[in-house]
Amino acid sequence: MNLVIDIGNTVAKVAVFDGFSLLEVVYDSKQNLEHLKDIYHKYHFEKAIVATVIDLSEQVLAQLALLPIPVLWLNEKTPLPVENLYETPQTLGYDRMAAVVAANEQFPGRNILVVDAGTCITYEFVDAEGRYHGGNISPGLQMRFRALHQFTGRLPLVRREGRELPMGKDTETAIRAGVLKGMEYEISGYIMAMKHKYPELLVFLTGGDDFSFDTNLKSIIFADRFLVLKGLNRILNYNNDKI
Ligand SMILES: Nc1ncnc2c1ncn2[C@@H]1O[C@H](COP(=O)(O)OP(=O)(O)O)[C@@H](O)[C@H]1O
Ligand SMILES: CC(C)(COP(=O)(O)O)[C@@H](O)C(=O)NCCC(=O)O
Ligand SMILES: [K+]
Repeated sequence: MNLVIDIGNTVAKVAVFDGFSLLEVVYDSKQNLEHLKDIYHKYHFEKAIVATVIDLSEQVLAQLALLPIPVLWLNEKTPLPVENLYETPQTLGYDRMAAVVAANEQFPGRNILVVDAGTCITYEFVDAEGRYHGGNISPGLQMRFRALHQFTGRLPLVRREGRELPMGKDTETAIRAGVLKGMEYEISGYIMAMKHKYPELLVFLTGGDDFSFDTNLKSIIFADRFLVLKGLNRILNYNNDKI
C-alpha cells in the first residue's frame, strides 16, 4: 500500500492507495497530522510520498521522520512521467505538478487544462505530448472574502453560505455574488480562451472549493476532488525502483 500526503496552505490530506485504487482519505491540520498514526496502523504500507507547499512544523517533520518506510519527498529532482517546462522548477508548487500528472495519466495524448480551487486557484496546461507548460495562480475563495474585509474600512467578512443573487442588493449579497461570480467568470474565461486555441481541450476541476457552473461548461469538465492525491500516487509508483 502507498501512503500519500499532500500538505496544502489550508488543509493536509492523507490518503491510502492500493496500487492505483484510492481506499481512504483523511483531512488533517497542516500543523499536526493528527490522523497519521491511526491510518498508519490500520494498513500495511510499503512506501510513502510527501508533497508540501509550506514549511513544515517541527511536529509534522518529527511525525514524518518516524515513519518506518521509505518516503519520497516530491521536489524538482523527482523523476516525473511528464516533461516539466516551468522555467523555475525549484519554485514550483508540486501539488500543481501532481494534478497535471493525474490528468495526463487519465487522458494521455490530450491537451488538458487543470483548475485547482484551493487556498489559491491554480490553472495548469499540459499538452498532448505530455509537456507541462506552466500555468497561473490567483486568489482562492476564502482569500477573496478575507481580502475584501482586511483591506477595506467598511466591508464585513462574508461567508460563502447565504443568500445568492445575480447582482447584490446589500453589502453582504454584493460581496458574496462578487466573489462567487468572479471565480466562475474567471474559470469560464480560461476555459473559453483555451478552447478557442485548442478546440479538443479537456478540463479538470479539483480542490476543496467546488462551486456551481453554467451547465454548458459543466458538460466538458471532469470534477475530481482527489486529482492531486492520485497524481502523487502515480509519481510514487513511477519512482518505485528508485526509493
Ligand atoms: N473540511 C474542510 N476544511 C477546510 N476547508 C474546507 C473543508 N471543506 C471545504 N473546504 C474548502 O476547501 C478549501 C481548501 O481546499 P484545498 O484544495 O484542500 O486547499 P489547499 O490544498 O490549499 O490546502 C478551503 O479554502 C475551504 O474553502
Ligand atoms: C500556488 C500555490 C500557493 C497553491 O497552493 P494551494 O492553493 O494548493 O495551497 C502553491 O502551489 C505554491 O506555493 N506554489 C509555489 C509557486 C509556484 O508554483 O510557482
Ligand atoms: K490550488
